[in-house]
Amino acid sequence: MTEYRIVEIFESLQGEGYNTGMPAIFIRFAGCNLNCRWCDTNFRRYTPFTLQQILLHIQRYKSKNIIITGGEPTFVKALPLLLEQLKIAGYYIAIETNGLAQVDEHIDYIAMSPKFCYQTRYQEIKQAKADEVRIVVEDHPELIDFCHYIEQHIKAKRYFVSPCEQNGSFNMLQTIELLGQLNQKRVDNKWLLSIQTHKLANIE
Ligand SMILES: C[S@@+](CC[C@H](N)C(=O)[O-])C[C@H]1O[C@@H](n2cnc3c(N)ncnc32)[C@H](O)[C@@H]1O
Ligand SMILES: Nc1nc2[nH]cc(C(=O)O)c2c(=O)[nH]1
Ligand code: SF4
Ligand SMILES: [Mg+2]
Repeated sequence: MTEYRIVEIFESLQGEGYNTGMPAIFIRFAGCNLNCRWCDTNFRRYTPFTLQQILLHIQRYKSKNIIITGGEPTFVKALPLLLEQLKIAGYYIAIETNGLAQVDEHIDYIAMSPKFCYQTRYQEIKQAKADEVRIVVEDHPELIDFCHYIEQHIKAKRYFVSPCEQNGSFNMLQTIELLGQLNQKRVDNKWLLSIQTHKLANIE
């Protein structure tokens, strides 16, 4: 029987990006193809779940929105099987991904967070379209070039920069400065700010 490696399943509000405030059930899968130095998630520990156990477990929550995350959920082999069942059960499905693999067609909303720290790999991004892109603000003079590269290569409705949180602090000044540079001499307001509001609100 297919085993899903689940870090945690919980109900909260989407804390980031355009859908901030949306009630959702988070399904967090173990494992990742990257290892971002500042990653806020322990994706190595997990509990095995069957498909039926996941479906049963999420029934306890009120929300009909699901956020599939991880780790890197696009690398979960049996994900299509689960997504199919979630769709049959009537859930709206969003995903959080780094974009290195293509996202399944059952997904309703794609939040992609391509990673500058893996400079050698960002040309390998396989998912060329997203509903939103969120770039974490890393301390590097070429980050702005990366943002421009992503804007040119990934077609998205919205582009966000997101301060990097480390030990409870966000690099806000750096983020605001980058935003200013990205939007300089433009009237389309292409680049917006996303803060991890769940951390500010002290919720999951
Ligand atoms: C833990 S990741 C999981 C999904 C996927 N692997 C990804 O990176 O998009 C979920 C989101 O949290 C962001 N994130 C992780 N650690 C962070 C940190 N320390 N500060 C700001 N955002 C962070 C990621 O960039 C991504 O948008
Ligand atoms: N509230 C809340 N919103 C989130 N949006 C994306 C998250 C993630 O870790 O993927 C996340 C998370 O961990 N908590
Ligand atoms: S890709 Fe996502 S889950 Fe993986 S290490 Fe980076 S932030 Fe963490
Ligand atoms: Mg998180």
